[in-house]
Amino acid sequence: MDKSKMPNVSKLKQPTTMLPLPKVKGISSRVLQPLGQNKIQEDVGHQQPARRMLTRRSKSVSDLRLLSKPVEPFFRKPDGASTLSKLKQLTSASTTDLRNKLKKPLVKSGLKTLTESSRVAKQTPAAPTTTRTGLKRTATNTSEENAVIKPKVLKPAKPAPYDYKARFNLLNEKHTDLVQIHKETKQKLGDVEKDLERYEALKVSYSKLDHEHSRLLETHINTVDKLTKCNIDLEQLEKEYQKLQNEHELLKKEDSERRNNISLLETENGRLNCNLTTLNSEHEDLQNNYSTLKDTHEKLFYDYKCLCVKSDNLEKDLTKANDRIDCLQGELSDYKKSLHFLEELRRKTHNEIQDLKGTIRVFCRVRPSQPQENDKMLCNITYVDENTFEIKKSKESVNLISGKASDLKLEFNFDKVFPPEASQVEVFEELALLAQSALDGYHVCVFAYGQTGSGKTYTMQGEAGQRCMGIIPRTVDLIFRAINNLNRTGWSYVVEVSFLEIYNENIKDLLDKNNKEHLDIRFNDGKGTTVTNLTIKKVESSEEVKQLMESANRNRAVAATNFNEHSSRSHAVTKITLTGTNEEMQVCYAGSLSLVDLAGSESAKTSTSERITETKNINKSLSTLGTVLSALHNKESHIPYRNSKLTYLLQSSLGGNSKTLMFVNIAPFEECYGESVNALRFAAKVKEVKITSKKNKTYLQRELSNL
Ligand SMILES: Nc1ncnc2c1ncn2[C@@H]1O[C@H](COP(=O)(O)OP(=O)(O)OP(=O)(O)O)[C@@H](O)[C@H]1O
Repeated sequence: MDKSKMPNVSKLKQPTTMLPLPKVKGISSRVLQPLGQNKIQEDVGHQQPARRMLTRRSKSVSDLRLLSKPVEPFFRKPDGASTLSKLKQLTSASTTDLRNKLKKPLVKSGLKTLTESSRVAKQTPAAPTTTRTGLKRTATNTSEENAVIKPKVLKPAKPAPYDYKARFNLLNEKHTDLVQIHKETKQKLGDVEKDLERYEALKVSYSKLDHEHSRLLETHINTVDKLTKCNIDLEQLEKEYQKLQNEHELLKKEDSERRNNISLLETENGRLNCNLTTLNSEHEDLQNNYSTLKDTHEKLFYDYKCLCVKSDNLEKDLTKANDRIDCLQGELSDYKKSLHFLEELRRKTHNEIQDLKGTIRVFCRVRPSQPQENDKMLCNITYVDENTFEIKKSKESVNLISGKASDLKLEFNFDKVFPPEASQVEVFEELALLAQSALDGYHVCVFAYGQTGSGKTYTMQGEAGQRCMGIIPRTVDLIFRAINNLNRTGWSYVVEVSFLEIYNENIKDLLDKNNKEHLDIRFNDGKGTTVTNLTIKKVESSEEVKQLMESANRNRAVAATNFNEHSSRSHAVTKITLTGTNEEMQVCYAGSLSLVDLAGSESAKTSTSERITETKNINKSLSTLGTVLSALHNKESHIPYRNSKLTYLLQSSLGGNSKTLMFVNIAPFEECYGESVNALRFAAKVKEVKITSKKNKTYLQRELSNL
C-alpha cells in the first residue's frame, strides 16, 4: 500500500464533542445568531461590514459544500492512535521475542505453545485494518517497531560440551524463563484480545456515527440552503431597513424641526400670553374708558344739540356781524386814509416846527472839568437861560495877565445851551425830533464843532455804558424803534450805513481795512452826493450798526500812529440813509442822517510847525463850511461847496432840503477861552443862517388827491 496516499491523522481537524459549523463567509451574524452559533459569529468576523459579506455570498455557498465531504471519526484522536500503536508494539515485541527464543534449542513442548501463541500474535496485529479511505496496513512491516521492543539478553558462559549437568541446568533455567515469559505473553495476549473486542465495538459505533454524520450533513446542507434564502430575504430586509432608516432620519429631522417649532411656539405662546394679559388689562381699562367716554359722549351729544341750537342762533348773529364787519371795514379804510392824512399832517407840522426852530440850529454844550483837570483854571460862565449864556475871563486870570480887572463879558445865544451837568439823554432829546425828520424824508446833518478836547467825540459817539452813549448810537436805536412802529402801519424801510474820515483832504473808507480803493466825491442832482468805492452796508438792526461803528473806530485807530492826535485832526463822517416805502399809499421817502465829528478847531498860531499843514487843511474846511452856510443864508448864486472835501461831501445835507444841527462844544477852562470864543463866534454866525428846506417825497404811482 502507498503510504503517501494514506490520510495524515494528525493533520485532521481535532473533533470536539459537538461538530462546529464551518466558517461561512458572507452570512450575516444576525442570521446565524438565532441558530445559537455564537462561535461562528466570532469566526465570521464581526468587524466585516454586512454589505461586504453579502457580496461574497456565492463563495460562502461553495464553502458550505465542503461540509458534505466525510469528516474523520471522532475516535481517531491521538488517544485512539496511541492505543492502536501500543497494541501493535505489544504484538510485534512478543512475536520477535518468541522468534528469538525459538532460534535456540528449547524444550519441544514449550516450543509448540510458543509457535501457536506467535501465530495468534501474528494473526491479530497483522489483520488488515480498513480506514474510511479504504487503505490497508499491517503492524509487522516496520523494522523500527521491532527494534524498539527487542529485550536485552545476557549471554551466560557456555559450559563445556561434556558437562551435561551444567548444560542441563542452563537449559532448565532457560525453560523456567520461557515458562515465565509464556505466562506474561499469554496474559498480554488476553489484554490484546480484550482491546480487539473493544475495537470491534468501537468500529460498530463509528459506523453508526458516520451514518448519523451523513444524515446531519444533509440536514446541514438543507439548513445552508435555507440560510441562503434567508440571506436573500435579509438583503431585502436590509434594503428595507436602510429605507426605513432613511425614513427614520427624515422623521427624526422633521421631529427635531417640529420640536424646535414647538419650543418657538411655546416661547411665542408665552409672549402672547403676556401680551394677552396686558391686552386684557388694557381691554379692561379701555372698557372703563369706553363707558366713561360713552357717558361723556351722551353728555356731549346733549351739549352738541344745545350748541346746534346756539349755532343756528350764532349763524344768524354771524351774518349780522359780517354785515357789520363790512361796514366797519369800509369805516376802517376811511380811518386808514384819515390816519395817513393825519400822519402826513403830523410830519408836515413836525417839520414846520423844525423849520420854525431853524433849518440850521446850533446847540452849545459846555463840558465838565474832569477830576484830573482840577488844577486848571475855569472861565466864568453864566447860564442865563436855556438858550443864552455869558462867558468872561475869571478875575484872577485877568489880574495875573494885565494887573487890571476886566468886565469883558461875552453873551451868546443859541437854540439850546447845555451846561456841564447836562446828560447825554437830555442832549439827545432835542436831536430825536431831527432823527424823526430823517425818517420823514429829510436830509439831516449833525456836526460837532469845537477845539480839541472840548467834548465833540463824547457828544457824538459817547463812551462805554448806557448812560454815556452818544448821539450816534442813540439815533440808531431811535431809528430802528421808529421803523418797527412804522412797519405796523404799512411802511417798510431800507437802512444803509457808511463810515469815512477826511484827513488832510483825503477820504478814507473806515469799513475797508486795507483801504486800497481810491475814494472820490461825486455830485449828482438826482442822487445827491456820493462817494466812489465807498463801502455802504445794508443793516437790519441797531446792533449791526454798532458793530460796524466799532469796526470803523478800530480801522481808524490802526491807521494812526497816535489815535488821539489823529482823531483830533480828522473829520469823521457817519452816514445813515433811510428809504421808506408805503405800498398801500404808494409813497416813498428818502432821507439821510450825516453825523460828523469835526477835527479840532484850533487856530494856526497854537499849532506846532509839524501840524501846520494839518491845521491849514482843517481850518480851510471849517472856514469853507462857514462860507457855504453864509452863501446859503444870503441865497447866493454860487455856493462854494467844492472848496473843501467836507463841504462837498455835505452838499446835499447842507443846502436845499436839509436840516442841520451844529453842536459847538466848549471846554470850560481859562486856557481855552480864546478858542472857545472863536468857536462860539463861528457858531453864532452859523445860527444866523436861514435855509428853506423841502422833503424828498415821491409818489410811487398816483398822487394822493386827498392830501
Ligand atoms: N459832557 C461831558 N461829560 C463828561 N466828560 C466829558 C464830556 N465831554 C467831554 N468829556 C471828556 O472830555 C475829554 C475830551 O473829550 P473828547 O475826546 O470828546 O473831546 P474831542 O473834542 O472829541 O477831542 P478831539 O478833537 O481830540 O477828538 C474826554 O475824556 C471826555 O471823556
